[in-house]
Amino acid sequence: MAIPYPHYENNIMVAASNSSSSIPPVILTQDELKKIAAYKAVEFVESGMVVGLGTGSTAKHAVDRIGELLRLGKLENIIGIPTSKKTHEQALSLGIPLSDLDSHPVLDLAIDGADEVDPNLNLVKGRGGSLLREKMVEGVCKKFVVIVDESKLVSHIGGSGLAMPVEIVPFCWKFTAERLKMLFEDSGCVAKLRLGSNGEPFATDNGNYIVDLYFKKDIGDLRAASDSILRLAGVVEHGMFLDMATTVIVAGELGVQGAGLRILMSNGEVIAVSATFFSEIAYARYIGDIKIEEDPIQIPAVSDLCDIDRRTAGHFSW
Ligand SMILES: O=C(CO)[C@H](O)[C@H](O)COP(=O)(O)O
Repeated sequence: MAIPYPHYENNIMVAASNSSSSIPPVILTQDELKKIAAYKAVEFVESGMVVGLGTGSTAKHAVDRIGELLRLGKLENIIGIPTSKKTHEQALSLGIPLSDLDSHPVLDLAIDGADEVDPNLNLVKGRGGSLLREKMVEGVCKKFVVIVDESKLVSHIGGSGLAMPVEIVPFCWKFTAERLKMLFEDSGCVAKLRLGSNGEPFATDNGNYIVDLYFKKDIGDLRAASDSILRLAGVVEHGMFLDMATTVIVAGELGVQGAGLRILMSNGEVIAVSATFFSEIAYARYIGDIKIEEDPIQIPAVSDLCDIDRRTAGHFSW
């Protein structure tokens, strides 16, 4: 059966009905895009692996999916290393066996979301507040798969105009925040202490504070920026994850093809997945054959995607 291709309207994806069909448009929300990227990433998980479990609304879908595959017996002997207390709780509730870096200093794979992805696959992470544990876990995995919807793609780190978080010790936080701001004076940096919903300073899982940095201009050499932040006494870690992602799975628009997934490899390779499967999901959900909440999303395996569109690039542009 011919399935209509989806298109984008106002940052949400619509699987449009074609003129000969009576099927009304079906909307895939940003959260469903996140879920699709997450499910795709979980295809990298194999039985027996030690897997880093990320934090945030996108990573949550991946953790749910790992739990489901364990429950179904499709995955066995997984050990999860959570990157936050919240993910720890979620994984426990799903019955995922857990451990830590003390017992497993090297991981096979980690899956996590990101706040920004630049064309060199550098990331900003930590708007959810878990950057330190995320960096510790994801820094020792053999493969780090990042899952995002395309709203996270930026031309340069800081380019979203949103926060680049820095975890600092609470002691004399204003002093540290001021020094962070001065480091990036040329980029028009604003430094703000993150507050929780109660108006008190937000405390990380490690009992630290977060200063969010906002840049008006590109901060230039990211390695130099990283080094200068980490040289400040009082700083624990920052949210730039440089040269760490081995794969980024982006759910969103695919140029002339409509919409789909792009799988970006750190060697510069891009695998583009056609829109068709998105339409299948939306169509199936609409007609009630498959409930997206209950059944696995049928996405082609990575190995089946190669004939769709594969090209090599020195870096990506968006
Ligand atoms: O770094 C993180 C938490 O510290 C998250 O991965 C990042 O904030 C993305 O979150 P989401 O998937 O909810 O957009």
